[in-house]
Amino acid sequence: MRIALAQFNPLVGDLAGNLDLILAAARDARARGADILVTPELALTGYPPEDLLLRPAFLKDCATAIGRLIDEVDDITLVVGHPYAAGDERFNAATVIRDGNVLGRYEKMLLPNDAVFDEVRYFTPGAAPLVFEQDGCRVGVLICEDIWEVDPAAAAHDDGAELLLVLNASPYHKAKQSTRHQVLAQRVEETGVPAIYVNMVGGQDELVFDGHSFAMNRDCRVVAELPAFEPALELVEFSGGDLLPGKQAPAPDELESIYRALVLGVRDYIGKNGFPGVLLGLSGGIDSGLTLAIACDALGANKVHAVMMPSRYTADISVDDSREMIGLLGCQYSEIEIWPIYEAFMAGLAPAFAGTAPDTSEENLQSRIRGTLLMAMSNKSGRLVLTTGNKSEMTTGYATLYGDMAGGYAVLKDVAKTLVYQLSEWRNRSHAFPGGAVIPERIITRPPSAELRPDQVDQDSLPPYEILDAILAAYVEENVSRAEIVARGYSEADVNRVVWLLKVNEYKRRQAPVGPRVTHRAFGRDWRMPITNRWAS
Ligand SMILES: Nc1ncnc2c1ncn2[C@@H]1O[C@H](COP(=O)(O)OP(=O)(O)OC[C@H]2O[C@@H]([n+]3cccc(C(=O)O)c3)[C@H](O)[C@@H]2O)[C@@H](O)[C@H]1O
Ligand SMILES: Nc1ncnc2c1ncn2[C@@H]1O[C@H](COP(=O)(O)OP(=O)(O)OP(=O)(O)O)[C@@H](O)[C@H]1O
Ligand SMILES: NC(=O)CC[C@H](N)C(=O)O
Repeated sequence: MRIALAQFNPLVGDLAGNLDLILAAARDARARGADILVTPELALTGYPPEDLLLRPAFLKDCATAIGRLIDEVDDITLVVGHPYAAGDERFNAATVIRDGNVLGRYEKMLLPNDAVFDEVRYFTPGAAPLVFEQDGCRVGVLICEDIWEVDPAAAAHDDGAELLLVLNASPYHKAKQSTRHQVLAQRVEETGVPAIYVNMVGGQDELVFDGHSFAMNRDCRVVAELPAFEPALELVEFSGGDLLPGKQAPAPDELESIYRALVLGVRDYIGKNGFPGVLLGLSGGIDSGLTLAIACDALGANKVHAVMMPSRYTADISVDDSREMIGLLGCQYSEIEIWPIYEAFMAGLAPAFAGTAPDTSEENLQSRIRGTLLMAMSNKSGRLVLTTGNKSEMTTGYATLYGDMAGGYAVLKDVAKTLVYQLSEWRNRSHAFPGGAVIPERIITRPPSAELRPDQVDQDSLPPYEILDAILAAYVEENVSRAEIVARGYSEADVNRVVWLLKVNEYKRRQAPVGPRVTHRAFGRDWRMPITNRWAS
């Protein structure tokens, strides 16, 4: 018996387009001799459909689309993920379809409601396993979170399952694939039954799905694995009660995975929302340099327009390095002097600012002029503005509202500054993308500076990035307390300062654009802190 694993890239809410993807996968799988085709979780709607699920008309359209699959798919058993409504209840379901018949419908038993998930808001948990028969073999169906605990797989096994098919919408974060292997291995070990894991591909707002579907045999060995971050369809053979070795796509290392997640996030946000391209402010610094490289890798240089906007504080090397980078990447490039605009603003503000000393008000104005210029160019061209702020800056509020925070998609929002350096170095030595070392060396080696006043460097006002990022990883990603971080060897003053900055800048994060999640905990769906708040420990 041959099972096709179809990891495709659905678009949330595009029922007609997703239906076409499923039908195309069915044709392809059948032509290649598959007996069963397995799709990702909620393949029909994309994941997560969020409050679309609360709209009766959406659920009706889903039911109509499933009806079409029942009518049109033949000569193969299709296991397809979709929402199913019955009265006032909704289920996260998988229906097994063969030659015009429904062989069964499984309803997901375990609904994740932590991290980025809130399925309890939408779905009723299922109560029974589903095992169907194919070519004399009993096949159990499970959906994503079901395998993260013992019971659903055990229930399928008790019902006689000899093989488990798991439909997933499992978003990427660092090291996620090894966690998935471990989790599924536990279920395989407990039940003694091999399993097939099919995951979605693609960017959806802040989530990035990495595909990376796999088959695990009864010895808990991964005997076939599909590529990460790209659509694919592969067959795996079940024979003699076990899964046989199949194709193994090379697994990317951690830096490559993160970089490719960012590329896919940009490509799908821009593509799925129909933008003709992007704009960004290029400063000669590393954040905008890395963002530019990612944008060109995601979209092609012809869809990317970088704008250098020097002021009187901009060093010559910032302009030189920006030009050099453009020469390497070949994207569209403009230079706009902002000083005359700044002086016009300052003339207008002269009465209001009379008798005050220069401070961040004047610095932020420069940032806001750049944001205004980029947004004007966005309005004119239809291109989306990418923001360049990294996670360390998002943590500390080191960014200007309506200035460098103005834009539609924050590419490095979940990438701490130390990781910005590692990714830039990785990109320069990698052969995974064209162009070789596209980020000029001096952009990586010079000390970061906002260039908003003479001789400014970031580290004047922040703890060193190694320390800042370690505290941020512990406090935000590991949920560790201030006292515990101090016990790990960090100075109380640094810990207090970072946690204080994090707390008082919640309002900024609430106004920031979405950006791709690559860590265990990003500033997005999984970070819902009150803005008005007295507690920080
Ligand atoms: N709780 C709250 N709820 C809602 N709004 C609140 C607020 N608290 C302040 N605000 C508002 O926010 C304003 C302060 O925010 P904002 O105007 O952004 O200004 P602010 O945070 O004071 O300054 C921007 C910071 O970013 C740094 N910066 C600027 C530009 C570039 C870079 C870089 O790294 O490239 C860094 C700069 O050095 C400075 O430390 C207040 O004036 C007030 O209007
Ligand atoms: N001279 C400039 N020309 C164009 N854009 C700029 C310029 N200066 C700043 N920006 C934009 O504002 C963002 C934040 O700027 P800034 O240089 O102050 O901070 P940074 O965190 O050091 O970022 P970078 O490493 O990109 O310089 C930049 O990434 C860039 O998008
Ligand atoms: N869609 C799901 O049920 C995903 C939950 C699961 N824990 C994961 O992240 O892979």
